[in-house]
Amino acid sequence: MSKLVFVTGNANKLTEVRAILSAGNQPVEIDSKSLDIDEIQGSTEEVSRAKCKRAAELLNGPCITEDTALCFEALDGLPGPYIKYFLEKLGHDGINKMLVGFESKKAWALCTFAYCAGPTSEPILFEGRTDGTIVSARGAAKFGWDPVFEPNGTGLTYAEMASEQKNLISHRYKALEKLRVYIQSL
Ligand SMILES: O=P(O)(O)OP(=O)(O)OP(=O)(O)OC[C@H]1O[C@@H](n2cnc3c(O)ncnc32)[C@H](O)[C@@H]1O
Ligand SMILES: [Mg+2]
Repeated sequence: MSKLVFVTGNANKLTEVRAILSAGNQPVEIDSKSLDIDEIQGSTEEVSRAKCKRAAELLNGPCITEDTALCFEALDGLPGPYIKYFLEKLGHDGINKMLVGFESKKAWALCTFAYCAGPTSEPILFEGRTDGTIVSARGAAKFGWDPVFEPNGTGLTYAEMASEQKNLISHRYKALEKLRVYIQSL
């Protein structure tokens, strides 16, 4: 199969996806297209499907897209796919303050990859989830909410981990493993 085109406006995602897919004995190569596609409101599945379909229409060919949600147990899964806007407005401290007054600081990171074979095809989704806790920011603020998310059982935030460690347990890694199996079956 020829190279997969990953449509994203987020350089950090692209770096992680390349690192994860180049590991292992059957590497998958990625081309990228930096397009920031409008995102609809809805469930993570609806947001992912609409974005990937739009990307396949714009490219007039096959592509993958990815959506990352950060879901708080106390808020019944919100902010979910809207975490980007909460993070932009509130910052790491504000994300923590959202949970003041709630006992549970539990959260999960949910990654949804979508593959669409072309403009007239329906996207197929691949999900990965990593559970953890929202904590005060620790580690370098290089990528999104990494400093405030501590995956269970690690004692470290994503931002405190070496990229190799994050890439072995992350929501993105788990979703990509499913996508990799699918792609290699094509
Ligand atoms: O063009 P796309 O691929 O949509 O890129 P985006 O930056 O808009 O990404 P999303 O719509 O999926 O929004 C997810 C938000 O979560 C952030 N994010 C995504 N993956 C992350 C990760 O592994 N660690 C920390 N923050 C992450 C990201 O920077 C956004 O603020
Ligand atoms: Mg986006």
